[in-house]
Amino acid sequence: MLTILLLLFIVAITYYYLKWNYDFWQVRGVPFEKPVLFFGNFKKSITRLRHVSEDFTELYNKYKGTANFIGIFQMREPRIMVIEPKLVNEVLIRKFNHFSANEFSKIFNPKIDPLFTRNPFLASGDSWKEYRSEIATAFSSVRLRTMYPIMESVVDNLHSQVIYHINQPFEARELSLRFTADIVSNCIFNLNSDCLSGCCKVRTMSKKLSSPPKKTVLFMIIAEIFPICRKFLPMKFITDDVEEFFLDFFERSMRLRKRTGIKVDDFLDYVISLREKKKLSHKDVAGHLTTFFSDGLETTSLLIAHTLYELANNEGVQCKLRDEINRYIDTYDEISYDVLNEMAYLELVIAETLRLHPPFTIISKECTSDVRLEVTKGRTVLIEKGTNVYIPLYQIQNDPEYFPKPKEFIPERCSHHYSYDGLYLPFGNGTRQCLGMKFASMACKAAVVQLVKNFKITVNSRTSEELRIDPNEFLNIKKGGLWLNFKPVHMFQI
Ligand code: HEM
Repeated sequence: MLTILLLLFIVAITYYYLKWNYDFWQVRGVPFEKPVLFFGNFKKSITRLRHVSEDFTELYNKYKGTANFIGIFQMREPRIMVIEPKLVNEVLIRKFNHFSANEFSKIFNPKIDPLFTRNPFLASGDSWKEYRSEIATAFSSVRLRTMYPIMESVVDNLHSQVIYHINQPFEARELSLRFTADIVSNCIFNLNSDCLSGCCKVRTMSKKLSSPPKKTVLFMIIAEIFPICRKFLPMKFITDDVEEFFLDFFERSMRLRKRTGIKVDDFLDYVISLREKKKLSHKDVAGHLTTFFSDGLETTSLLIAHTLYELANNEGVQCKLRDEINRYIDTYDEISYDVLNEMAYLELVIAETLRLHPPFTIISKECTSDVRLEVTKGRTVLIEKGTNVYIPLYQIQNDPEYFPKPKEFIPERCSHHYSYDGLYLPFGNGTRQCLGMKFASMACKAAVVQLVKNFKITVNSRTSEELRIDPNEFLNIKKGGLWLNFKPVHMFQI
């Protein structure tokens, strides 16, 4: 009897605990979406019935025009979702001091995950400033230029691989992932990972880097409901084998650099000198390099895959881009780093791909000090420290009010600077904007130029006609894949 009473008591306490702040936004007079017990407003994505961006789309469409932002619930936690673009730059730029942290920074523990948490994306406060400034210097134009010849050799290998398997369709993301893994290994670590031509351990390990083990996911859900658990049950995000792999990868690249005695002004050289200057530990330096795999691999390969898919789907755009490439080759004989950056139509094609298919569908920021935000005309509400703010970039970039016929691929429209109005955010905006955007764009341009120059690309029938984002993925990864055919261009020339 006592046990039953105790159980009933626990159930009742849990029920009230899960429910007690569901009136949070009502009390503050903020329009909000009624939550469902335990799941909040994300039942369908938490149960994997659809991708989280579809939950956001439903909320965005329902509340657009009613308020600048609305209140939502992530399980039992009250959060806000920005609706009006004018509030986007308010959060990311003008009131940045109040929103300087990323939501993830409170989830990970640098003592337990030293390799993973050197990443500025996961850091906040002074650590974020330090890590960001350490890594930002590495992306100078001089270093990108130094990397370009190495990138060119990987691009040649990409071409050879497509030729080698020309009679079969390629899944664009898989091909791009292998390409990007080789780009990062060669350009950043100075090691060849042979992903394009063979077994790709780097790709397997990088996948593990961005998808935590099941018990960690469970812990993250529990910590979402009972935040106190973060203090008492610290959880490692990356498994020991992944950590060892990347440490070993870094050590091999250091040994090779020492043995050859080569002096190159590249990223590896930069972090080695940084280690000496700041007396950083081995793991600190390896952590910076691992950031390229955790932040850069999936995102960059998605950009390449979606660009190839849109070119395959829009023959006119593909022909126009091929004409531009051929014009530059006729003028300069080869596509150098500078020529690549001069190609205006290529730039627009990539920008339009990022509008239609941003790899991240939302940006989240944490409120770091109390601030008032205007919820409806003339009425402000206090947003308390610790509240998370979601910016639905996918929804804004696909809103017909801002981008007429949003599902159509129209590169020309990207000649306008939408980011000034908070309408274009594939790399974020403001002080925490993506650090790798130039690197990603360079890798994408180099791959696309090589493939479009040599192949006519079409969509293979294995690609689903209605593209949906895979609910099991965090990033914008299409369910079933993007299958493409490549045929040598000379076959079509008479
Ligand atoms: C197409 C490829 C990429 C896309 C779409 C992308 C997108 C983003 C986005 C949306 C953010 C968050 C911005 C914010 O919170 O306001 C971000 C941050 C970041 N990205 Fe990227 N990224 C890409 C490639 C890369 C690459 C290649 C690297 C290389 C290391 C990289 C490193 C970072 C870092 C370090 C941050 C954190 C910046 C900070 O918090 O200070 N990204 N990226």
